[in-house]
Amino acid sequence: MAPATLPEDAITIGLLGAGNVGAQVARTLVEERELISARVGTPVRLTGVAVRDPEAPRDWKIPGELITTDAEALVDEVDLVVELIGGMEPAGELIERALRRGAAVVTGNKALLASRGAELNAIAAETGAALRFEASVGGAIPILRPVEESLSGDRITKVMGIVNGTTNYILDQMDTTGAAFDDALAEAQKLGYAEADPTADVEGHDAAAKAAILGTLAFHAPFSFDEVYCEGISAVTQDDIEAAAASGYVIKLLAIAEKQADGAVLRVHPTLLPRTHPLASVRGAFNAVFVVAENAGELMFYGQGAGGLPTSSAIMGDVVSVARRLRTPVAESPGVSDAVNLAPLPIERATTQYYIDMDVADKEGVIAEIAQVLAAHRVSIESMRQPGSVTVEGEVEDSDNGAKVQIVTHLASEKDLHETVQELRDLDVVKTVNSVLRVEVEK
Ligand SMILES: NC(=O)c1ccc[n+]([C@@H]2O[C@H](COP(=O)([O-])OP(=O)(O)OC[C@H]3O[C@@H](n4cnc5c(N)ncnc54)[C@H](O)[C@@H]3O)[C@@H](O)[C@H]2O)c1
Ligand SMILES: N[C@@H](CCO)C(=O)O
Ligand code: NA
Repeated sequence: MAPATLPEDAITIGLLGAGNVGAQVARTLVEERELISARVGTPVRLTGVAVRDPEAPRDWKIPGELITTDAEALVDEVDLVVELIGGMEPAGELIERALRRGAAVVTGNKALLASRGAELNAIAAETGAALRFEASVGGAIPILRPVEESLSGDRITKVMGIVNGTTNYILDQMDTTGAAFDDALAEAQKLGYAEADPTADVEGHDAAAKAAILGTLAFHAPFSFDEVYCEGISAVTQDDIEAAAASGYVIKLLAIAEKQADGAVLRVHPTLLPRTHPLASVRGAFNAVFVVAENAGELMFYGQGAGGLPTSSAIMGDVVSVARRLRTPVAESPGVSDAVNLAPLPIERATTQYYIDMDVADKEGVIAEIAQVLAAHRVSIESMRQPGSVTVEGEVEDSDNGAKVQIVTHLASEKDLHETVQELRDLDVVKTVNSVLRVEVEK
C-alpha cells in the first residue's frame, strides 16, 4: 500500500501541455497520486505543468502553484517529462533536451515520432533515458507494448487497422445518420478527438504516422512517415458511402503494414469492407488493430482510439512503467534489429481487391468492352452490378443516356489496376470513373 504521507524525495514529473489529454493526466497525477505511487512502488510527484496560456479554460482546473510558462526550466529539473503539446516544435526540442540530460520521456506525439523517432531513440539509447509512446497509436488501446514486448519472440507479418478516431467517427456518422462531412468533423473536434489542425486526420497523415510507428515496432526495421502511401477521406462522398452500403460494404480508413520477402508496403487509404468483416463494426471514435504473427496467428486489439480521458490511461500506463524503471533499471529493447532485409516498398507492390464505380453509355456491348480491358491487364472480376440509370439532379434520366456499373475485382496489383483504370477512362463507352476504392475482405 502507498504510505499515508509521501516523502518529498519522490520521482518528479513535469507535464508539458494541458489540453485534451494533458488536463486529464494532470488530474490523475494530482487526485490519484497515492494510487499511482503505490503502483510504481515509489512516491511520484507532479512538480509543474507547462502551459502556453495560464488563463485558458481546461477540462480540469490545475492548481495555480503547478502552472508555469517556462517549459525548458521544467524539463531541466524533473526525472520524468510527459510531453502533450503535440506537433513538431517546440515539442521536439523539449523532448530532445529531456533525453539528453537522461530524463525519461512519455509522449503521445505520433507526428514527431514518425519523422524523428529513430533519431530520438538513438539519443535515448546514448544517455540511457527511457522514451515511451503507447498513447501515440490507438489511444487507450495497449497495442505498442504487445507488439514490441509480448510478440518479440514471434514474427509479425501484417498489421491492419482503424487507427484514426476522427475519420472513423466522420465515416460512421455519414454512414449511419447521413450526417454531412463538415458537421461530423466539427462534432469530432468538440469531443476532443481531432488534432489541433484536423487536416492531419482528414488527409490520413495522422494514420500514416501511426502506420510508420506500428511498422517499425512490428517488423523491427525503421519506417518513417514519408515512406507510407497515404490517401485520406476528403474525396469520399456521400454517394460513395451509399453505393458501398447498397452492395453490402462499409467504407473505413485503414492503415496496413504488410511484410514481403524483400521489404514491406505501408499504406493508408479509404477501404471497402464487407459489413460482416470484424473491422466493419468498429463505430464512432473506436479503433481496432489486427496483428498477424507466424506463430500467434491472428490477434485483434480494440478500444477507444481518441479522446482526452481514454488517451490519458495509456499515458499513465507509460508513466508508471517508466517510473518503476527509474528506480530499478532493466535492459531496454535494442530497437530495430531486422533492418537490413526490410526496405520500404512503393504502393505499386501492394496487392488488394478494388471497387470501381463508373457511369457508362447504356448500349449493347459496353460490359464486354469493359471486361476486355480488365482481362487485358490480368484483373479479374469478382462481381459486377448495374444499379440503374444515372440520375441528373435527382431525376432518373432516359435510359438511352447512360447507366452505372460497379465492379469489385479479385486480387490485383496496384500497378495493373492503375493501368486498367487509365484505359477504362479512355473508352468512349465510359463517361466517367466516379471512384476507385480498395477492398479488403480478409483479416
Ligand atoms: N486528443 C486525442 O485523442 C489524442 C490521442 C492520442 C494522442 N494524442 C496526442 O497527444 C498530444 C496532445 O493532444 P491533445 O488532444 O491534448 O492536444 P490539445 O491541442 O488539446 O493540447 C495541446 C496543448 O498544448 C498547449 N501548448 C501549445 N504550445 C505549448 C507550449 N509551447 N508550451 C506549453 N503548452 C503548449 C496548447 O495550448 C494546448 O492546450 C498530441 O501529440 C496528440 O497527437 C491526442
Ligand atoms: N486525432 C487522433 C487522436 C488519437 O491519436 C484521432 O482522431 O485518432
Ligand atoms: Na495505445
